Amino acid sequence: MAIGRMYIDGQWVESHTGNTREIINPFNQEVIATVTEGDEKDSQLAIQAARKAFDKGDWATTPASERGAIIQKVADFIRRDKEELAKLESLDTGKTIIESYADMDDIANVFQYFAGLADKNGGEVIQSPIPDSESRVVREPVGVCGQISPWNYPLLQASWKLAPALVAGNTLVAKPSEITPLTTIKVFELMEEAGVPKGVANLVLGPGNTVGAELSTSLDVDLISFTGGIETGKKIMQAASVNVKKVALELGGKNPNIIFADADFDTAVDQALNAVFFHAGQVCSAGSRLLVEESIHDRFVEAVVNQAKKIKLGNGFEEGTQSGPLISAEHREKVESFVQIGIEEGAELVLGGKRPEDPKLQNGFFYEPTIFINCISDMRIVQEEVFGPVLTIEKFNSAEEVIEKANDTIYGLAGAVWSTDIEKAETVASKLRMGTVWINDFHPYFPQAPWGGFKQSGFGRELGHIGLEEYTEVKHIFRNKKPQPAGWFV
Ligand SMILES: NC(=O)c1ccc[n+]([C@@H]2O[C@H](COP(=O)([O-])OP(=O)(O)OC[C@H]3O[C@@H](n4cnc5c(N)ncnc54)[C@H](O)[C@@H]3O)[C@@H](O)[C@H]2O)c1
Ligand SMILES: C[N+](C)(C)CC=O
Repeated sequence: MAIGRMYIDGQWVESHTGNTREIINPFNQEVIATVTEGDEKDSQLAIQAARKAFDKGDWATTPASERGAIIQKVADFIRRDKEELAKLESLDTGKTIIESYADMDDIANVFQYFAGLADKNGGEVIQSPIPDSESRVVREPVGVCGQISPWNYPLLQASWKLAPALVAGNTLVAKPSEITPLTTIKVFELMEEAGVPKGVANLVLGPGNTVGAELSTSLDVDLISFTGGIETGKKIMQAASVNVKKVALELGGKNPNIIFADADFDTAVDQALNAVFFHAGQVCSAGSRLLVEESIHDRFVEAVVNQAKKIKLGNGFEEGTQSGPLISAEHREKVESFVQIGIEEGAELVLGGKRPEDPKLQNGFFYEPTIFINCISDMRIVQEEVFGPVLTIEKFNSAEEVIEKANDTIYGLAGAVWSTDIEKAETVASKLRMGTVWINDFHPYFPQAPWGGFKQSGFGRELGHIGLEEYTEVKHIFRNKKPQPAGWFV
């Protein structure tokens, strides 16, 4: 089996130590690949390559339309190699192959969207108040970007960073999660094939506390974009202060899903399941906190529990599988410890709360869909991100009450409101302190709309034209057409 390598300064290389890591399929714990394992020194080499390419290379001054054309090729190659990429993603994460196909479509669309935006920002001429002068605002690349991504949507989250950084003329060093690097390695091959110049896009592999930490502490990195957990985000923000680098943080969520009594009942039940149990709940925007109006609460809970009992766990490559395993043994233990906390806090466990007994699932990191009722807002199981298939359910009696409850969280990533009274739904949506609010839906995201959090879910935005602007510096150029002495010091 060939070793997955890093891509530094246009070369596929192994780490300077020669260390490697085995990549495991979470469905059956089989080794699916071996990759090189870097450390700080490998990160430094990649940063130096990106620094040199930015300071001495042509990428930043290449016409934006040419950069866009290269990124469009990456989109085309992702579509061409979709099957291989999707298979790798499912092997690496355990997610169903249907989800991976959808992810690859989304990823190709992301590269295509930013390719199309590449040459659309021609700057702005502003009305100067000073006679005989010209005032222009232009956008320039930030410089060297460090990009750190998580394991739950490995290539999707990386693509939200790679595509805008490159079309804006930056150089970069990307670090995927050490446990799910395979599709990112493959996309670096596609970027090489598309003609991204040597040194512009670099890939390092290895753990966060060495390879990743070097990206946030290096004086040669100008921007760090991070997607991952809140505690890691705090460390990165602190480390980034060494050279006041620009920081973008896409962190976790504990996302309220609000069901009013006048919602379309069956659709809201179906979508409540999708909101929380999709990808075994390992979604930053999972609707893991369900708030149901009291008058329909008992009927709604009964319907959700009955449907959740039928969720088919299994091999993501088998037809009919609706959900795969959790990512690792360690992560499953974390989910189990949260369920224990919920029980100790007095939440009532009405479904799951254990590993499945099916003999076919014993080698995977599976956990049953789990539901708690009689939850109250200040329980840890309601407040903290479990990142697994665990739903908490609370009751409410008025729009005011549910707005207060939904906002009573340190997070602010996403939320949803279900009601046929659109005025009421819009009022609630306008009061929720979250980066994305869905009305009568859950989960949609697409390249045209920005994504990001309020409060401790982070700051900065990915996707949309704002997602491109994050990778630019704004410069004002003022030109005096008739220079005169100032006459101040005569
Ligand atoms: N807001 C979003 O859009 C979004 C999207 C996906 C995932 N997430 C969040 O990601 C989390 C799950 O991902 P995870 O478990 O991989 O997160 P994590 O924070 O453990 O790791 C994320 C990445 O950071 C690296 N890392 C770890 N320690 C580091 C350090 N000290 N310095 C630099 N890098 C370091 C890891 O190696 C990995 O590549 C959840 O909280 C989820 O909500 C958020
Ligand atoms: C941002 N999203 C929803 C694609 C993945 C979050 O984990």
